[in-house]
Amino acid sequence: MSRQLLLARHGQSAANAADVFTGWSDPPLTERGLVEAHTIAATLAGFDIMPDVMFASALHRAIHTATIIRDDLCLPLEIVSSDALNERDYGDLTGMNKAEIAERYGAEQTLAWRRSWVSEPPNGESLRDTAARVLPYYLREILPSVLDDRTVLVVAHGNSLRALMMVLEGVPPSAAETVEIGTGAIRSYMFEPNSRIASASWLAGHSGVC
Ligand SMILES: O=C(O)[C@@H](CO)OP(=O)(O)O
Repeated sequence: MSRQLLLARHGQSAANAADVFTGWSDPPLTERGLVEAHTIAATLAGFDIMPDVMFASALHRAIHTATIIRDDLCLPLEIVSSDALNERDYGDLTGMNKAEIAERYGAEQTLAWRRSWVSEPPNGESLRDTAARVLPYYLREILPSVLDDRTVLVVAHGNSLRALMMVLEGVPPSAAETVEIGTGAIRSYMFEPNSRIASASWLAGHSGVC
């Protein structure tokens, strides 16, 4: 019996390393990102956790991270990929350097675009918009697997996972900026049969860069 949900953020991407807004752009993992992906697998193995089901976004950095984990753990499963789990769409900010955007538009506006619940980057998604596409997918595809006594691993992105964590943990919109998940971090939830969360913990640190 398991009913465990694991949320892991992909390893560092080339855009993370260059400090640019990544969003729906599709950069590869860096060397460090590859190491972080292997480390996620090693951490899960250290806890004796073998996922039965794996989900990833449709973006390369998440699929590559998930594939490394699956292969390192020799898991005989297909990774289910969906763009519902993609990173928040950063719209016109995509590909722009974060420090330069902060200089041009001010630190406060930039922080609002990056960390508030409702602020929409120009032609992009707010965190609330991101939650509105992640949550239906979670309820329809992911939660039923967890409640079927599985260990389910979801490999996705800083903001698609933050949106999900906020809802799972009942974090109010006013506290959106307190929820962070660094590259290579793993958040674990144990569920009761009635879908209540019995416990939440970090299996690997949540304070990575970007
Ligand atoms: O650029 C992005 O897409 C995200 C994640 O890397 O960045 P931020 O932490 O600013 O939301």
